[in-house]
Amino acid sequence: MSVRVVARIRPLLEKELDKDIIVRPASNDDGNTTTVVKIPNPRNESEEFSFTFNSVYDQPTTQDELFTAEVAPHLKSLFLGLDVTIFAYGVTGTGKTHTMRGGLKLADRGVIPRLLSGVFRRAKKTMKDSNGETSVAVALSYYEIYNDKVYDLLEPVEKRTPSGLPLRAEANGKTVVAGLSERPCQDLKDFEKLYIEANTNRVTAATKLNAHSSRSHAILRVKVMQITGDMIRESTASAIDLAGSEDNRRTENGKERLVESAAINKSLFVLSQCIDAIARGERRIPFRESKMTRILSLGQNNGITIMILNLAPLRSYHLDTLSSLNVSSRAKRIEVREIENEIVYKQPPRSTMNAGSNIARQPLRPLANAHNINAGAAVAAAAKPPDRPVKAFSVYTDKAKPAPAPRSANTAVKRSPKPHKRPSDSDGGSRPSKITRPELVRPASIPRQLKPSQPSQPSISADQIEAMVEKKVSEILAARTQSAPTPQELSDDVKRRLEALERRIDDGRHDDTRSEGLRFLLMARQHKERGENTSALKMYEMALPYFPGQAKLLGKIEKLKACIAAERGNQYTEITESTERIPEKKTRKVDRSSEVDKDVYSVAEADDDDDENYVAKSKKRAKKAKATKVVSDSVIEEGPISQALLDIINSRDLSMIMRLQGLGPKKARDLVQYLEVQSENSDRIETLVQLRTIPGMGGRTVERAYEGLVASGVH
Ligand SMILES: Nc1ncnc2c1ncn2[C@@H]1O[C@H](COP(=O)(O)OP(=O)(O)OP(=O)(O)O)[C@@H](O)[C@H]1O
Repeated sequence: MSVRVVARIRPLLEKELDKDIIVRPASNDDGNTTTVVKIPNPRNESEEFSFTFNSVYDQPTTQDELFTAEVAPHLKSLFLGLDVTIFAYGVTGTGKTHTMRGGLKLADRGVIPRLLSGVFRRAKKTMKDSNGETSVAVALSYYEIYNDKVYDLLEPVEKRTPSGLPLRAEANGKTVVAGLSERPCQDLKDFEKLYIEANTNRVTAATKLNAHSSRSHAILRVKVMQITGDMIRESTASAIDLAGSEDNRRTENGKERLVESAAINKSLFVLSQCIDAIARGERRIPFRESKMTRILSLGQNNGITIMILNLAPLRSYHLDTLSSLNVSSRAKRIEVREIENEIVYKQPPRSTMNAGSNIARQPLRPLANAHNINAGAAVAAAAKPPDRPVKAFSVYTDKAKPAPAPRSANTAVKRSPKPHKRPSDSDGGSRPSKITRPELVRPASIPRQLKPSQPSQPSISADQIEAMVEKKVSEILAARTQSAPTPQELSDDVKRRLEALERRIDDGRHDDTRSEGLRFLLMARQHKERGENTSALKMYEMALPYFPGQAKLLGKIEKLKACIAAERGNQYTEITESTERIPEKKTRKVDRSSEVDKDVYSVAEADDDDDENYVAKSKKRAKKAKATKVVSDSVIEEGPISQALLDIINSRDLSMIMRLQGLGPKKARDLVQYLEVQSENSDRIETLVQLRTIPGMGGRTVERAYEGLVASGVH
């Protein structure tokens, strides 16, 4: 099935006049449905352009009408295991946020709250239809892409790192945000609380065109997990409110806004290039040139994709409207495979996540078995003993549930009596969650985890062990409170190093894989500096696949494990799982809590320079690879030939640009289109360096164009 593209024309706002309306809906040929948008040719108003979409919604369309027609029908598919993506696209001020988020009044609620409402209603129905055999858990993540950096909107702003969260391609082809938090969401009230809080974190700044303009792309992911016995059917609905493109000459943006605007315009330009490339059936789609396009993965992701093109009906938007009509009408040609997600089997969370990490997910950990993944806290919360159904959605549960009847034959998922069960699965009780994790192992759980060899101390009762553990825990906590460094206490030296590391990551942006690894190292370092050793360990482990076998990194991981074990005290070291076993020589017996902390911090400080060492090594390798390029770049000089080249580029004359060596019609067209869209800061490209930063105009292209001019005798 193709991407479904629908257009929505917003009503006039205060001070906007009827006489300025130039965008109108029209019926298709048979006159039955409205599928066409008409707009005059800006060069010759007597002529009209027509753009055909799957559906067109005119000014009076209500939020309810749009949702019922375009989104509600896909809820069923979502529960059948298909991913659903809905995104709003359009110029700033055309109604994207209104469509996706909407207003506070019931009738004004947009696609997102209505989607959640529909999900919870359907979840309730699914549970009811299966007589309680199937439970449904919903989890949310919400993030924004601001200036091409990804920030978690469910985390406080203070937790952000300047470089944002890295992206990572998973084995199933999906692109995920590494380290993104995920919150279980029980009902609509829960959702509203999370959503309102998160939206206050969203970067919104007023522009002249639109007083509440969104300056970032916002992505809400609603994960739906249907759990029947050991089987989990997982699917995701993504609702995306893209930032709007804008002409900075019209908005009179200040410097900071211009940078934002350039980032927004660039990502939207890359999106339009991706759409073009897919529509033309090209092999190379430039997804990787912006984070937004990587995440959206238009035409790469399976499931159902709906693009809502928001339009303002006014003359003042004429050229912008034409441009977005052009892009979106081509998006209709993108094919999306309607493939359901595979069913997965539950397995207990890894014990490494059990000790107080505040990292909700660990996306870099390679899956031991593609069919056996841990589906997170929401699953743990929903994985209830069969005889005690949990009330998952209180908002809709108005009556007491009848006792669950035997499994009905119409349950969608197949279930063998005890398929692939692990010993630890069998208790059916609530498991430690990957998401909201207690800071310390609960004392009561310690005796249960002791190894069978422990009975060598039969004289100690369970109560005594519990008391000892409790005492130890409070001693460690007290000592940590006194000595743990706070983020404010970071020394200038450490800050300087962190900044240097960040700069190196940015330098490495041409090698995405490496810079993702470096980002994990940076995050690890930041966590470590804050004394959050478990989180730091997680991050180092996530960095490992990018630096396989790196001795220093492995050593650092081992050291941190030893620190964490020491923090938890002797008993904890004894019960560490075999996969995590700390080498004998590093397992120290610690008698007094004050010494525990001393150990922790002396180890943490001892390896301060390590990150920089392997960053340096990786950089050396990258430098070597780039050596040839640097040599050839140096041939180009800023001078009369460069000036001639820049004059041709700045002329925006397609026929001249096309004649440049190495460009050709497609590159030339993309370049001119880019220059038209990107006419902020200045109308001219002033230097070759600036020219090289334009998407599609890498160093080699510029070099060839330059060489062409040299060969043709330009001086
Ligand atoms: N269908 C509609 N009905 C009523 N008002 C609308 C409608 N669509 C948009 N508006 C109003 O138009 C203004 C701009 O809308 P909105 O902020 O949603 O635009 P946007 O495309 O998200 O802009 P930006 O990209 O700058 O965030 C708002 O005041 C909004 O309330």
